[in-house]
Amino acid sequence: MNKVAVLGSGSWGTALAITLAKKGYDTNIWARRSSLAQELNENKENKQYLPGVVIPNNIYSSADLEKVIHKAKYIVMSIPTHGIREVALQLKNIIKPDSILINTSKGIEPGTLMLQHEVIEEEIPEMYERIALLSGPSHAEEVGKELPTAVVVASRISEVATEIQDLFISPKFRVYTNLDVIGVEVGGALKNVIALATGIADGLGFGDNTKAAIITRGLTEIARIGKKMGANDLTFAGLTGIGDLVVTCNSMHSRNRRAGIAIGQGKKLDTILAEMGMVVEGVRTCKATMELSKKYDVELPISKEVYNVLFEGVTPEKAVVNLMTRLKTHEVESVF
Ligand SMILES: NC(=O)c1ccc[n+]([C@@H]2O[C@H](COP(=O)([O-])OP(=O)(O)OC[C@H]3O[C@@H](n4cnc5c(N)ncnc54)[C@H](O)[C@@H]3O)[C@@H](O)[C@H]2O)c1
Ligand SMILES: O=P(O)(O)OC[C@H](O)CO
Repeated sequence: MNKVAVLGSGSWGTALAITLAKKGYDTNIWARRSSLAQELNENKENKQYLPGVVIPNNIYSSADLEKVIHKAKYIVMSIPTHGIREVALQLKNIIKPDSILINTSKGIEPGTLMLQHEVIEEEIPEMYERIALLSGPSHAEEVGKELPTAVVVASRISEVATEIQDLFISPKFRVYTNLDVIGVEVGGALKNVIALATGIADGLGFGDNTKAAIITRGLTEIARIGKKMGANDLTFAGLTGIGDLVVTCNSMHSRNRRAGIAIGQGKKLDTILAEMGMVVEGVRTCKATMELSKKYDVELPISKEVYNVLFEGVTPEKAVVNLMTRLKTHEVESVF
């Protein structure tokens, strides 16, 4: 059986490593801190990032990247977006040409406005045809408990998508394939900004009507910009579009939603991020989303108000007024 390496020992890397190990794959986890690697090996639990889930015996963790990927046919990247380029650079000279890289992070690089697969391709061009993405509505806490979950594997190369579908699929973890790598990544990244918005609404004490409005109009925004970026509209009606939007905007597992709730309740962003101790991808991606909005000349009103609240000192209350008093308009566009 092929070996697997999972890079990133946070909640998602740990949950995916456990999923693969339970399928029988010997799995190595790369942790940046050797103290965390040691803890996973000795305690068989990731207390900080995925408490309460037992790490099987066929998982080994190390802070030595070369050792972790040695003999691994599949390399799963579960690193926060801001670390992907740096880790891809480290992989460049040690990765084996027949391996497949599976990125699982959700975000857009501010400045370059690149999607994660584009960042990886730029740093390791020889991997162009051997990159896949895994995305969809999937909280680590629930995957760790083997609650039924459905996700999508995307790759430009159909055979690669099918191979990675086979790698992950199980009766508890259903995997679909999709060739639309742009749509899958845009949906996964931008839903975090909309989840911040629904969190803010919850923190302000609003109700289910508000949430339904933000999710629905948020999906329109995601599809609008995604289409300009080259995505297939129909991807946004799938698991990595509406599916991930629904779970992230509703679940108390979501760090983005929880951060939004705290903002709506009047807490400061810096304090929230410091207390969270885990990545809140929507904060950085919100900046990138505003840059994308300008680049493609596309209106993204909800994302813009989230940006204004996070970075421009606009109060959540004023952001709501701004959204609710925009010029009246038609609902239906030709995005679907
Ligand atoms: N947690 C989930 O349920 C979930 C589900 C699907 C996708 N994701 C995505 O997976 C990615 C990772 O999220 P997570 O939930 O595991 O995060 P996390 O905050 O739980 O853990 C992040 C891990 O990455 C490490 N790290 C931080 N900066 C790094 C860097 N520059 N280089 C290397 N390692 C670094 C941290 O030390 C930590 O071990 C994110 O893009 C997230 O959106 C998360
Ligand atoms: O906890 P969040 O908000 O980063 O969301 C985690 C996953 O992306 C949900 O699918």
